[in-house]
Amino acid sequence: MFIVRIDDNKKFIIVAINSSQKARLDDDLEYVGKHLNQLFTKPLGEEIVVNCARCLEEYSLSHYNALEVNIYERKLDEDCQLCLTPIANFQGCLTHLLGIIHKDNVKEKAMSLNDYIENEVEKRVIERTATLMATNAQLSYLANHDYLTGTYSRRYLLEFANAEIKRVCRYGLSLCLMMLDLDNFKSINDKQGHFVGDQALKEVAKTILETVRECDSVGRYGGDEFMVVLPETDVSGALLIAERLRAALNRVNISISIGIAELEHEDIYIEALINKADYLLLKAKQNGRNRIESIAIDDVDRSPTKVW
Ligand SMILES: Nc1nc2c(ncn2[C@@H]2O[C@H](COP(=O)(O)OP(=O)(O)OP(=O)(O)O)[C@@H](O)[C@H]2O)c(=O)[nH]1
Repeated sequence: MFIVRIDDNKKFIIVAINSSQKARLDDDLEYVGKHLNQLFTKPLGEEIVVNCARCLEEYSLSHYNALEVNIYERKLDEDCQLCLTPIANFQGCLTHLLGIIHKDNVKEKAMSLNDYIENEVEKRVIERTATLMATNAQLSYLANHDYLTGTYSRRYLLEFANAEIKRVCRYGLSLCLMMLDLDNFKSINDKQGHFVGDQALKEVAKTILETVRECDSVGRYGGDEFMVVLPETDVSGALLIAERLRAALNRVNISISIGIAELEHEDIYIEALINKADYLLLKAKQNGRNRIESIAIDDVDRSPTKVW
């Protein structure tokens, strides 16, 4: 704030200035006694003085309505506003001007409103992104897993197995595929109902997942048939796992048959290996069920169909 005296020659002389106004200006200069225009840079100072003088000439005191109406308002820069208010003496003569330069906090408010909106938008974007990611994760889980057993879906396991075949072939590693089917499952359904049948499928899935290694992949191939991909495992290793699995399921009165095929040079795609394992599974069923077949495919009397 500052106070300007209007002298007899209609000159505007600064008579008081407060510290915050001084700080805004140049502290070293003594403004008291100086002309109003010195408070501002040129040509702004001159412009303000000319306008004040014109206001004083054009309007009567009653028009200013004493202290309530500013005679002059001006935006000084982007966020500073100048207001000059007339001060009259007891006789009603204008003697002084009260000057107030204040920060235009509309801009600050606008800024904080912008910040608020930006924050809100950012928050919502983050929330939406998180929801979308969760939905995507859920959708891809549903697409890649069997709804009943939680094991991989057939489509996903086939894709994964093909990638695994390429990997083990490149590094000259072994891989076994296990096809596993519940024995006489139809009679469980028929005698005890589908709910009990579903529970049996879940139990089998759980037991397989508990028995195999983390790097092995388990999926429901369809109905009561499961497929297990055992990377970096030869037939003897796969047999150990299969036997452990059969024994574990027997303990809960579930009988299964298993066919195990080992990846051979000509098996470029998983389908070739599935045919071999399926054929061996069929052999296990024919040979009395609740057993494992894993003999080399060349030793059996029927060659599986090759899918290229
Ligand atoms: N509860 C239940 N049953 C299913 C599901 N999917 C398929 N099945 C049943 O599983 C049975 C499969 O029977 P099959 O594989 O043909 O024969 P099986 O009785 O297991 O006899 P073998 O395989 O020869 O030992 C059929 O009765 C199907 O209806 C399922 O999601 N839940």
